Amino acid sequence: MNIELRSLSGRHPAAPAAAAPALRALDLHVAAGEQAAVIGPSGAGKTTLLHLMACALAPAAGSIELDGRDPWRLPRRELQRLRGRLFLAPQVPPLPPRQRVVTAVLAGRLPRIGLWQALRSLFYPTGIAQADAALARFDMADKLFARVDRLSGGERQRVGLARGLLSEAQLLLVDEPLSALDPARAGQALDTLTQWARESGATLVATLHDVPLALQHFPRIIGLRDGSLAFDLPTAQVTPDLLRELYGQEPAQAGVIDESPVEAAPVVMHCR
Ligand SMILES: Nc1ncnc2c1ncn2[C@@H]1O[C@H](COP(=O)(O)OP(=O)(O)OP(=O)(O)O)[C@@H](O)[C@H]1O
Repeated sequence: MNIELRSLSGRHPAAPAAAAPALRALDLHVAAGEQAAVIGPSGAGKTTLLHLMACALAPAAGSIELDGRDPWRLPRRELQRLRGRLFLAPQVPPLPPRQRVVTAVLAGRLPRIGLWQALRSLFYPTGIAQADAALARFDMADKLFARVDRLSGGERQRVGLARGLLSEAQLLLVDEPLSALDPARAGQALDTLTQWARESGATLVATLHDVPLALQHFPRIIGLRDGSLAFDLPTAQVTPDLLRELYGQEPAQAGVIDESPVEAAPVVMHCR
């Protein structure tokens, strides 16, 4: 799916209508099938950008087009159909606590199956093999029938991502998918997402706090700061200076900003 943002401004989904826009006058083009990581300090507007791209949030000003159509000018039914062609994986996946993992993953198909099939699948789940395969790609196949509320935060995040694979969306928007994952799992999750997007021809936009992982897995890096575009470059052109400027005086982001060795704090041991 092709994304075109023109002078786009928007407020955070939880912000009051009178609040100043978190994202201001953004111009951005993402071609169908492209993969881009959005990085930047906390509060830069990354989540807001993803919600705008997902048509979950109406722009405060400017316009957005997905495959050449402005979602906010479409009839309601058309807008719903368009939303069914994209998938937004939020930072904390909304998983009902008592649900089984298999049901949670299969829910990824809901936007593209009819109401009758959706209701039927609650009692007679179909596509279990598909759910199993998606979970296996995140090393989670052994949790197929586990209850969601018995999973760790990182496992829940991976269930949310596996759900995204089942959506067969043409635009996958992933908001900080690695916050609860250890480094090995985080790398594996990004390998899986980028590979899946390549296989299916879907556009992939992910917000990431882990800058080294973003540089390693994505060919294009979009830097946001204070609601504006700081840079939008092929990964090879993103320099340590640009990253330092992006993150300013904030604490080192995943080891990229401050390369000087950290002095270890003295360890005080109390023996009884
Ligand atoms: N719950 C909220 N209510 C009101 N305004 C908010 C809320 N959360 C964020 N904002 C505003 O929206 C701005 C952008 O927030 P957003 O979550 O889009 O940034 P972000 O780059 O995704 O941050 P993070 O990396 O911390 O998730 C913030 O700077 C803040 O001004």
